[in-house]
Amino acid sequence: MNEISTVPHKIIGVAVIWNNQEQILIDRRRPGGTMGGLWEFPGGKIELGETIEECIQREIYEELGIEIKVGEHLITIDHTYKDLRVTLTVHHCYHLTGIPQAIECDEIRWVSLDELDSFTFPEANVEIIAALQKSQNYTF
Ligand SMILES: Nc1nc2c([nH]c(=O)n2[C@H]2C[C@H](O)[C@@H](COP(=O)(O)OP(=O)(O)OP(=O)(O)O)O2)c(=O)[nH]1
Ligand SMILES: [Mg+2]
Repeated sequence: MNEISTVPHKIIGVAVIWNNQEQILIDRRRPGGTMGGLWEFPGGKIELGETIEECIQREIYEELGIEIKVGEHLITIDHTYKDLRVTLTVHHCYHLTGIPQAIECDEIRWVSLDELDSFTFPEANVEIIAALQKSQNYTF
């Protein structure tokens, strides 16, 4: 076949949210759906007219009910799964107010950088986690 194959492409803003105990917030995707049951960094699709920073702030409020400060860009990953392409733009973020609630996911946890290795993430996250572990002493 010489047809150009196209898969849906999602542009996603992703947050690595730090608290004051050097922990990061991760959430478990709901079972059943795309990548169901896997852990991820919270985030979601950019809307028309929005910057990535605005997208991240909005998604985090919608998904977890908390206010964050969006900080430095960490990494952008372009990854193609079997029938989905994602561009994940990841920023360091800082937890400001509110207790995170599992509004759109199955479960949430605060974990240390070292603990990240014991959770199963989607394939595209391998590079994000490597970048994070290299950037160790991030300070706001
Ligand atoms: N939020 C987030 N998404 C990730 C990560 N790693 C990764 O591959 N993804 C993928 C999974 C999803 O296909 C996509 C995020 O899109 P989404 O959360 O807005 O959409 P969704 O799959 O829940 O589905 P829908 O809203 O379209 O119904 O990016 C990650 O660390 N965080
Ligand atoms: Mg999402």
